[in-house]
Amino acid sequence: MPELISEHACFGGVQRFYRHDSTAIGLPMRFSVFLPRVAPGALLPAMFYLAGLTCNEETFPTKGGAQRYAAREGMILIAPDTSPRDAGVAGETDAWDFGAGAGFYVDATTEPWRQHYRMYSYILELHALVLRTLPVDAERIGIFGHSMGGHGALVLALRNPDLFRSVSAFAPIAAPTLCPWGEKAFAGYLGVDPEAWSRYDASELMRMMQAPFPQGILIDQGLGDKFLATQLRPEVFESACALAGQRLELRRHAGYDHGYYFISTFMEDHLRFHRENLG
Ligand SMILES: N[C@@H](CCC(=O)N[C@@H](CSC=O)C(=O)NCC(=O)O)C(=O)O
Repeated sequence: MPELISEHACFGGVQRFYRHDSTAIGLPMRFSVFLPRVAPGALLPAMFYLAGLTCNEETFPTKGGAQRYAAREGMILIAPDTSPRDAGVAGETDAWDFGAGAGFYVDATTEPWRQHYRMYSYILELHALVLRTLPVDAERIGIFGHSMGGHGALVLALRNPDLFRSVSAFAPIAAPTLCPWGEKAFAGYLGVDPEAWSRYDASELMRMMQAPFPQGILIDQGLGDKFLATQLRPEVFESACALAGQRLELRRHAGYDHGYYFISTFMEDHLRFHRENLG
């Protein structure tokens, strides 16, 4: 059972922070949950939010601005940390784009990362955990995220459409095998195997599929985002969706940068998108 670290009244519900011993990671992990007011016995739709580089389980509840809408619509919000912490790997806090705070939602296969850096499996473990411990409707779970977390959300959803029925992203790293952040992370966590890289690249996965999300995928991207051309590459994912016949709404917004002012501006649109998809 997860241990409740703190609980705060929020829009008629509660914002909670939990710690638990993760089997996938082999270490304690933290995650946050927004739980709206819920009638006894009722099961609610739930959203997983995966955050980006340098973030943790607090980033989304403190900066995302999602709770007001989630409270109104009766949606549970779950936000995990972005990597193991204090895993005892030499150099794990040396860089902000690799190691701690930068798990990239992959299961590492290389030494010394492979024992604990297993964020792909961790998200699946957390999915099962919240079904056991919170009033979540298993048929109505969606996933979204930002930047590294947008990449994670797309990959988790494309590989597990039975678990995550709806997917969207803010400024995702949309083609990680073609950008410096992804190249660094995948080389470090996965080694030189191109097959392994492809399994964690949303654009590569989409090219091999036939419209896995008929209700569509929503992506918002700021045009004032300094990472857009070099790291994010949404146009690669857009082409892959066209090839796969996947409906994609890729909205490009003049003036918005990569940060949480951008994300919170469009947060309600994403929650509404998922609410409508999940029913
Ligand atoms: N330190 C970096 C900037 C790090 C950064 O922008 N992190 C983003 C996610 S980037 C991709 O995953 C983020 O969400 N930061 C948290 C925030 O509150 O904005 C640099 O020096 O550029």
